[in-house]
Amino acid sequence: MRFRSGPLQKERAMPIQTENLHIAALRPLPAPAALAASLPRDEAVSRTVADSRAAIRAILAGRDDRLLVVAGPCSVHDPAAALDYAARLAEMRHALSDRLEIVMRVYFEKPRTTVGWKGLINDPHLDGSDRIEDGLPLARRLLLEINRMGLPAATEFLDPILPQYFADLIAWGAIGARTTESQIHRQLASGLSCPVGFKNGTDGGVQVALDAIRSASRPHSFPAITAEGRAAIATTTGNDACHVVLRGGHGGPNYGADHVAAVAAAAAKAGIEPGIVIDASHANSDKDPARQPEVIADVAARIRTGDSRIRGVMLESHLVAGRQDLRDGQVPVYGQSITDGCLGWEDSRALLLDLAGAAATRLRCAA
Ligand SMILES: O=C[C@H](O)[C@H](O)COP(=O)(O)O
Ligand SMILES: C=C(OP(=O)(O)O)C(=O)O
Repeated sequence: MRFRSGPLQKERAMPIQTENLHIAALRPLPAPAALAASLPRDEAVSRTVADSRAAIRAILAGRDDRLLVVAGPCSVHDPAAALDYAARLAEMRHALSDRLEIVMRVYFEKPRTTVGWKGLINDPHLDGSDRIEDGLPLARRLLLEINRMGLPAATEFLDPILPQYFADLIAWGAIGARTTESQIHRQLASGLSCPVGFKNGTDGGVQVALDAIRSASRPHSFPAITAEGRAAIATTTGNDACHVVLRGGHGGPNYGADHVAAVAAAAAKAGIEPGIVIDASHANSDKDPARQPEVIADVAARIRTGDSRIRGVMLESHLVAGRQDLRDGQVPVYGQSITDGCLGWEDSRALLLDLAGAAATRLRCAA
């Protein structure tokens, strides 16, 4: 068949673009190995990471009767304030180390319900310029400094490529409520070197976390990048240190004794270690930081009676209580969260002491 000449034929002769219709730019990132070479891990840092991972594994498996405590800001937006907080937390870690394994929440990646600031790696200048190339070295430098204080770090893994840049500095990882059901994140967890907590879903469903643990404990093969920054197929061995983190859901909190018993029973039925971490924040405190002490008081009371299923707790805590909004890239209050509200330092300190007391009582019960 012959085409008619005219405008239609001209249109057909043009190549039809089907790719990059919504891509505004692609900027190269340095390879993970290049970043690690410019910001290397020394032996002391490696020791802090490795020792804490081993301690957390032992706590989760019930071989160490201490309590894991993951405490720190909802997100890091100011490295100076994070280091100020870290210095205080490091002191508490050393003072309470016979009862608590304290790890700092150093969260750089924020999963948003719709849109919002995505964290220090994505937008380190807090102004929407999204200079990930600046955020990665900032994050790695901060993790090195925190580990150098002898304080191990915990983070949420959100992007599947970024762990290559800093996962060597992380003692405990979380997969968040919005991504626990994602196969990509389960695969990622199967290859991470640290213990990983899977949050229950935002709707409160715990089954997705149990399914995630089963999935992440198995080997997977999936696309990834190498340390040299090349596309590759990663084949993992599976991660045997995954566990549930209860964070409440749309129906309300799930830190109570009945919930914990039900989750432990479901885990046992699925052949999963029943060690549970309770997040005092998020839907367990209806996102009101002032309610975290209520949650911790309840959980600590149960730990005092010897409840060994609760192996860890998480607190959202910063230097200054509450939260603030970013104003034109400016942060009005030093040491206050720009994402979810946090407890202030003095209240956080009091909770750490209470948890240490509860863990000591449980240790005596077990002896
Ligand atoms: O912990 C952080 C937040 O709860 C999470 O990132 C969702 O935040 P958003 O609902 O404000 O987007
Ligand atoms: C986003 C977080 O939690 P969740 O996934 O439970 O909402 C968080 O801990 O920062």
